Amino acid sequence: MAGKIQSLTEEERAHVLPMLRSAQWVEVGGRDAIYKEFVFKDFNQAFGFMSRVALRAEKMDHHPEWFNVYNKVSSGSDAAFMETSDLFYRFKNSVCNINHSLGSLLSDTAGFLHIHDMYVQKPYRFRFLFQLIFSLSCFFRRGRAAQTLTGMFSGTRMNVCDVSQSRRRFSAASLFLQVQITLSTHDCGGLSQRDVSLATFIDQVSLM
Ligand SMILES: C[C@H](O)[C@H](O)[C@H]1CNC2=NC(N)=NC(=O)C2=N1
Repeated sequence: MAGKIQSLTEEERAHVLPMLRSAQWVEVGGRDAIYKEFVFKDFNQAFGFMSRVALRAEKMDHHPEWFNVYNKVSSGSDAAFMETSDLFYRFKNSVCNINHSLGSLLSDTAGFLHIHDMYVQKPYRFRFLFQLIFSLSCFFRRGRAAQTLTGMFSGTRMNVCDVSQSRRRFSAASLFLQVQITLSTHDCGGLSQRDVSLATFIDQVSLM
């Protein structure tokens, strides 16, 4: 069995951290880890990226902390983020539901029938719509207005207040189609050379 994994030494840190920072990796507050967000055009790209990283991670026996709902991945440790992700997931589903139920009523020429495809493939068309809805949802922290607003789109129950109560600011656009990754080595309780290697690999495949 391989020896215990060593944390980066001070000299190694002084060498690799500036490199990682210049590649937009940031140090996580409160723990010895690095974090980076990636934005992809669509689900296929995000998932292709994740697959490539997953294969390498398994080979290295070194696994990123990430969390994925449909078309985005985040570090799973952030409960508030997960609530937000969940909200997005349900919002996406409810848009699909509307699309689906209107599908039998409306003619295909309306362009409305493809709202789901547009959501996935042309996310920026909806960027402002999402921002508007979620900004308003946050604004009406506890009120029924937020539920009514999102309920308009909803075939499912959407508990906007859960997210509002987390008292976190969030932006729909900034979460959309992202892959968010945290790297740290649990076995040594901090950053090791493995994180540096995996970060380098991740940066390479994110450009493919
Ligand atoms: C037993 C197994 O080798 C260890 O748990 C590996 C698996 N993957 C890992 N991944 C990460 N990120 N840190 C670790 O310390 C780690 N350890």
